[in-house]
Amino acid sequence: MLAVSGLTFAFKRKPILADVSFTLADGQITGLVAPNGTGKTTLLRLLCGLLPISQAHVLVNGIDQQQKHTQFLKQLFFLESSSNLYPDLTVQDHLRYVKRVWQSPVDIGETVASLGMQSYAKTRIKRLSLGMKQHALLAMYIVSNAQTMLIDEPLNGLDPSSIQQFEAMFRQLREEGKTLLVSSHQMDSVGRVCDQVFFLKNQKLDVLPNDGQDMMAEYTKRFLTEAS
Ligand SMILES: Nc1ncnc2c1ncn2[C@@H]1O[C@H](COP(=O)(O)OP(=O)(O)OP(=O)(O)O)[C@@H](O)[C@H]1O
Repeated sequence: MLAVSGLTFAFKRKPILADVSFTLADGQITGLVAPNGTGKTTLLRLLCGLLPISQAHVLVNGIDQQQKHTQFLKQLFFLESSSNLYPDLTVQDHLRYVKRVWQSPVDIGETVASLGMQSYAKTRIKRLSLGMKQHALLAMYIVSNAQTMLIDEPLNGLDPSSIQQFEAMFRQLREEGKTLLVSSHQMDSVGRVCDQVFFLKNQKLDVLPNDGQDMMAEYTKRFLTEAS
C-alpha cells in the first residue's frame, strides 16, 4: 500500500499540488490523468523522492520515504521514460541490472518472451524504435517485481496490439497484488484497465472509481468544457 498525506509542491511560482492525500491499495491500478504540463510526472517524481516532499509523508507498506529511504526505494520502481535507458547497453543488460539490484526472482527469459521481445533482447537500446524501447521499459518494471510501480505514460508510441499486450500485463501485475499508478492520455485504455482514476486539477486529485463510465466523457467534463 502507498499512503500519501499532506503533499504540497510548487516550482517557483507554479503551484502543482496543494495538500494532497491519498492511498493506493495493493492489487489496484490507478490512472493518473490531466492535460499536458499539469503535474503528473512531478507527482510521480515526488512519490519516489526525486523531488523534495518537505512536510508531507509518503509511505510504502508503512516504510517512510524520508526516514528509511533505501528500504523504501526497494519497494518501488520508477523510471520516467525510455529516454532514460542507456543507449549502448542491450535490453538484456538493463533487465539483468534490475534483477540484481531489486533482488528479484522474476525470470528474464520468460518476461522477454511474454512481451514478444526475443528478436531484440540482445540489441543495444540506440538501435530500437520508440515502441521497442517502451517494451524494454515495461519489462524492467516486471523484472523488478517491486510492490509499487509508478509508470509514466507507458502507452506512448505503441501500436494497437502492443496496447492490448500492455493492458494484459497491467492486469497480470494487478493479479499478483502489485500497486500501480499509471499516468496516461489514452482515456479508452484508462477505462479498460484502471480500478480508479485520479484527475489532477487545480492542484487537487479528483478521485473517480471506475464503474464503467466513458472516461473520455469524464475527461471532457473536467478539462475540455472550460477550455472551449
Ligand atoms: N524542473 C522543473 N523546473 C521548473 N518547472 C518544471 C520542472 N519540471 C516541470 N516543470 C513544470 O511543471 C509543470 C508540470 O510538469 P509535468 O512534467 O509534471 O507535467 P505533466 O502533467 O507530466 O505533463 P505531460 O502530460 O506533458 O507529460 C509544467 O508547467 C512544467 O513546465
